[in-house]
Amino acid sequence: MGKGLFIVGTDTDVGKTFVTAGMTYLLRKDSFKAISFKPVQSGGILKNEKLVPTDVAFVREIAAINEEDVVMNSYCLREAVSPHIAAEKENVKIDIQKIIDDYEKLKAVYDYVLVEGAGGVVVPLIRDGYYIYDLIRELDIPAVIVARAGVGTINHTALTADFLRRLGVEVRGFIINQYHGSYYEKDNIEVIKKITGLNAVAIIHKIDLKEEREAVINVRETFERSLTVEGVLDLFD
Ligand SMILES: Nc1ncnc2c1ncn2[C@@H]1O[C@H](COP(=O)(O)OP(=O)(O)OP(=O)(O)O)[C@@H](O)[C@H]1O
Ligand SMILES: C[C@H](N)[C@H](N)CCCCCC(=O)O
Ligand SMILES: [Mg+2]
Repeated sequence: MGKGLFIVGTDTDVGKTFVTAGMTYLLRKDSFKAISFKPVQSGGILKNEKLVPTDVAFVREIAAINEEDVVMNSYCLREAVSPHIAAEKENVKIDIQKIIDDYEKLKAVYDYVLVEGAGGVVVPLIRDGYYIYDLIRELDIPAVIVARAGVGTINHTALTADFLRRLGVEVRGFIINQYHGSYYEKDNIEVIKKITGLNAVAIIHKIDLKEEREAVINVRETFERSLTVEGVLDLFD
């Protein structure tokens, strides 16, 4: 049976997918059996009348995942809003048991499963009923926090770490993303370490993704420079 790791964001758009893709790439490059799982995607894109989970598509491209029959997403919703309301609008009933079953199937085949949330940790999957943090607890896996580098990140990261710990989730560290190297970004990292007692697992620079042809190479090289495969393996149970 494989091991899991939950990729938690301090917010939406912080770079959970980016980091999931980079870490999955590093593991697979060294021949580890790794896969990502996005339980609920809101903001899927219509392609040939089919809804495509864009986060899964990004990870597949960066990590060169060619397996066709693997289920890496349980629910894909059209609206780019909180999953609970996207599901309500689109008349989709989110069945948590299906998510758990999909995860277990991945764990039966792969040694490392990277699970990406949606937005931050207190995001409802079901109105008044079930949140991202409930899923982390139910899967019973450790978490790593992906945080922005810039202004605002101290508060978001400290709150996320504290919230998870109070729920009994083991937080293995934080990853700073979209780093430019400014004096206050450097200081943010030190302050977060001090407040939370967590390790800065990696610092990922903001890179240029405009050149589509080179984007994949740029993402891969960034992770090769920023994180070792041993560093990724250490995050799992
Ligand atoms: N280090 C980086 N350099 C350049 N672009 C980045 C970097 N990290 C993320 N991005 C870009 O920022 C945007 C948001 O990142 P991403 O999609 O990974 O966020 P997310 O946390 O997964 O959001 P969601 O909550 O929607 O799943 C994307 O367009 C992504 O390509
Ligand atoms: C649409 C977006 N990119 C994510 N998929 C969902 C983010 C939900 C955030 C909800 C909230 O915290 O208010
Ligand atoms: Mg994402």
